[in-house]
Amino acid sequence: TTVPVNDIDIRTCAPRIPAPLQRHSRFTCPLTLDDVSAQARGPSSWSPWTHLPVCTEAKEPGFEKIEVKDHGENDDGEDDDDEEEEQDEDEDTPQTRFCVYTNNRHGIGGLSIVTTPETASASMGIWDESLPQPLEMAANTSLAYEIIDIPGRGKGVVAARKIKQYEAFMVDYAALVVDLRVAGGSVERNEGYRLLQAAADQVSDPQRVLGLAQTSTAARHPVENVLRSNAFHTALGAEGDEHMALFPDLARINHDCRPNAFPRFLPHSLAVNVAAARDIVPGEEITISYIPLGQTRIARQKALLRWEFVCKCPLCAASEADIEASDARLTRIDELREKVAEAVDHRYSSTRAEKKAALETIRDLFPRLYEEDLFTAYSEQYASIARLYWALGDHGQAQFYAQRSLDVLADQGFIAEADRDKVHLLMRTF
Ligand SMILES: C[S@@+](CC[C@H](N)C(=O)[O-])C[C@H]1O[C@@H](n2cnc3c(N)ncnc32)[C@H](O)[C@@H]1O
Repeated sequence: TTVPVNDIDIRTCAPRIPAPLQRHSRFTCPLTLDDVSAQARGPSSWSPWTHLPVCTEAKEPGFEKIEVKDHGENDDGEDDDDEEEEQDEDEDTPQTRFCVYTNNRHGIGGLSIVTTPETASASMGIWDESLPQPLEMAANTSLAYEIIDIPGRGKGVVAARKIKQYEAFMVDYAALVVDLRVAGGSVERNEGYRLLQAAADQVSDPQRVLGLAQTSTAARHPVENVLRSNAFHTALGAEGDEHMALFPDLARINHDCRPNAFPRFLPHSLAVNVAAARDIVPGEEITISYIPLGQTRIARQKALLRWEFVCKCPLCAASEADIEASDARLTRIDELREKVAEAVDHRYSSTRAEKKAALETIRDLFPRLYEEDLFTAYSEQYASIARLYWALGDHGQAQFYAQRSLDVLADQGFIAEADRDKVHLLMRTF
């Protein structure tokens, strides 16, 4: 049967190839689908979704928003209030619809995305097999960990065998992805809950979502509570709209201000893998940081407030003297990093002596970073050394440290193995 297709301009569209057969990233002209058009076109048009979309009209631009975890690998210590202000601006977008899109075979127990039709169609890249596949990126994950009860913290994840530094030992797929505006007041509250409930009910294993911790006192609906207690921020769609992404296994990992693991998000596949920040021994609890690393106690407590728990990690439970010593080190690290950043910014107007002094500052900084386990800062500091040497005219040393910077990123899994050799690309920015 043919149905009128009003919402796309077929003259500019590439052929619709079944998602698994597409070799190249996304549909060039995505087909937007909502409950009305999906019903009109019939189930064959729903692909890759396995359910008829469930939709609702957005109301006036929203008010309060749910606050969720930032990706913890960012250690710049910046407060993310700015981020939320930015989101306020794009809430002035015209009237829109939000729908639930489910593929109950995606990942481990199925996936529901609650978002606009445009974002849903722009997210087809998650079925693109030419992109790195999460499971290929972490072999032998099944034996690495187990989820058990941890006294005082609900459930948690412990190592079932030795895990080597930087080994990716867990792969997880988003089970629920929700546009922040849905949970934040852009749709009628009860309509929002109806969508969230449908999103959870439609995945093949709803318990993977509904069985997660619900620790938020502000939430009024179980799915909202699960999201508030466990979700991460992620950008989705052509506009990079903020969404909450829920990864059910990752969600079982407790927070530690000096974690032994860190997540690496693969936004294209709505997947994540978790790698060890250092060697982990069997039986050891696996932890990640819910907040940017390297903050002093007061800043950490402030950033953790939104999860409504008092952190009992070893650093927070240490003696007053130890905490003060750690705070002093972290403050000093911040000062030194700032000094280096400034010297790098001014490297083409500063004197040779000033550049050499900056290299000394980095030499002073490195052991402190090691001491505080600020592993996400290493590559940045190697790149700073490289830039300073380049400005000093020592291109050999510049290339050596630029390569180290890339090696660290590749070892930590933040760039693809194939990009380890692309030092010339980094040096073009010098
Ligand atoms: C994302 S969940 C982690 C898994 C959770 N423990 C469970 O049972 O599913 C976050 C919740 O775990 C608990 N939690 C995580 N890290 C903690 C910590 N360092 N100290 C105390 N409670 C923590 C808090 O209740 C927090 O709201």
